[in-house]
Amino acid sequence: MSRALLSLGSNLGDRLGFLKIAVEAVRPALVAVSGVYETKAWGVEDQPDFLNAVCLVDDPARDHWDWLRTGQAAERAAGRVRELRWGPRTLDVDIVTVDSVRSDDPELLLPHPGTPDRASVLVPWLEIEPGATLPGHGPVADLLAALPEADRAGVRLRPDLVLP
Ligand SMILES: Nc1ncnc2c1ncn2[C@@H]1O[C@H](COP(=O)(O)OP(=O)(O)OP(=O)(O)O)[C@@H](O)[C@H]1O
Ligand SMILES: Nc1nc2c(c(=O)[nH]1)N=C(CO)CN2
Repeated sequence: MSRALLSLGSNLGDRLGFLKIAVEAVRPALVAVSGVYETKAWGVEDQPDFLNAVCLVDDPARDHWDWLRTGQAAERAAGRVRELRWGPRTLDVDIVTVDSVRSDDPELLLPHPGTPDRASVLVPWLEIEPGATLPGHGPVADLLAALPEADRAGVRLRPDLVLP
């Protein structure tokens, strides 16, 4: 059993098309995919808005390293433009959680340490798993409620954009 939550982000070029590349890469294992959200950039704020989504995947044959490799392959397929830490990119796939695995290996930190602070991950996650908990941190709904209102307001559903 290996159930993972993946966060997808893009703010360069064909943003929706790049998110679709990521979803296609996990299609056989796909359990659920969130709506697509237009989000204000965090980290480096002077850059275009992102499209963000999350997907829940399950594949008993894959471990957490396999999910990292799958995400990186999708990033390469999307051209992997990424020049600056937290800067603009065609596609970013973060492994948010894999079951209750904890890892402090810098190549694969689990759960992803940025998660509690990122409304761009927490909002779509709650959409597909309203009762979700982040291992070591508690209910996702509580993490989201603890963020500044401006962070939550910066994450807007785009009903006109859909990931198949
Ligand atoms: N949970 C994780 N998911 C994806 N990559 C991870 C994870 N933990 C560590 N990494 C490592 O992070 C590196 C990629 O970092 P990247 O440049 O995408 O960071 P970033 O997306 O700018 O920032 P952040 O990781 O805070 O979202 C890769 O070398 C990868 O091995
Ligand atoms: N809103 C938002 N901001 C970001 C994002 C992202 O996915 N969404 N990813 C980044 C690079 O890791 C930097 N900033």
